Formats: sequence, C-alpha cells, structure tokens
Amino acid sequence: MSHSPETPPRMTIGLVAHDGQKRAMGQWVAANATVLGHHALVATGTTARVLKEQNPTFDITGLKSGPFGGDQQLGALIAEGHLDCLIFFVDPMEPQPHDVDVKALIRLAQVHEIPAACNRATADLMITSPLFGVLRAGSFPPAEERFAVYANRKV
Ligand SMILES: O=C(CO)COP(=O)(O)O
Repeated sequence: MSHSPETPPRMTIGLVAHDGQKRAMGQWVAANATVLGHHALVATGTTARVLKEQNPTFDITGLKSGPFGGDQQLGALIAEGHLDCLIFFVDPMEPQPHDVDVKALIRLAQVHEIPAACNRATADLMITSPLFGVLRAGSFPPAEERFAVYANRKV
C-alpha cells in the first residue's frame, strides 16, 4: 500500500493472546479492523487461528504456537528490528507452562523500546494514540547505545 505524509507507512504488529483472552482479542481486532487493516499482522499459532476464525477476511501470518517457540519467534523479530509493536492479551489468572518465554518476549520489547500493550485497556490507548504508527522499531537509539554501560562492560 502506498502512503502519503498523512498515512504512516505500514507497521508490523505482533498479536498474542493466552487461551482465556483469545476471544477478547478477536473482538478487539474486529472492533479495530479499519486501523489494523493497514498493517501487517503476525501472531503466535493458535492466536492466529482463532483470530482468523473470528475475522475471516484478515490476513494474519501465523508463527509457531507460543509454547512451541512462537513467543520466541516474535522476540527474534523484535531483536532484529522487524516488529513495530506488540499487543499481548495476557491471562493473569492462568499459569503458563512456557512462562519463561512470555517473560522473555515482554523483556525484549522493553529492551528494544517497542510499544507493548499487555491488556485490552492499554491496547485501546495504544491504537487511539496519535503516536500509533509513529513510535515504532528504530524510533529510539539502539539498545546497544541506550545500554552502553552494559554493552561496553569489561569481561
Ligand atoms: O502462549 C502464547 C503466548 O504466551 C500464545 O500462543 P498461542 O497463540 O499459540 O496460543
């Protein structure tokens, strides 16, 4: 899609929802279809399947299921500068067998200063913000610069 100065270029948006939140994310995607339709959507495996069932016209790239490496695939996209924002509907009431992967994904979003919404309220704020589409991968200096003390530590 071409873009004018009024239309920010396409972002790649990561979508993830724990099982107890997948339907809610499907509803959120449907409610924000107009905005999301301008961007590339990439989701962990089962989330992608449920979102497509609820929104059949949407083009969503599915990765592996979270516990099989999907969270880490999203993390790799962040580390490589290919993911512009992350929307992750976390279920705070269910223990996750792959909790370490969940933490790693959220941590990488923090390290690389990627906008990350971990519940619907924050996702609503994010998608209605004038900074949506402006703050994205590469908007801030690279992590190696921001964490220069760590990057340049003596070992
Ligand atoms: O487990 C997840 C996130 O931690 C999501 O993975 P699925 O979308 O495959 O259920």
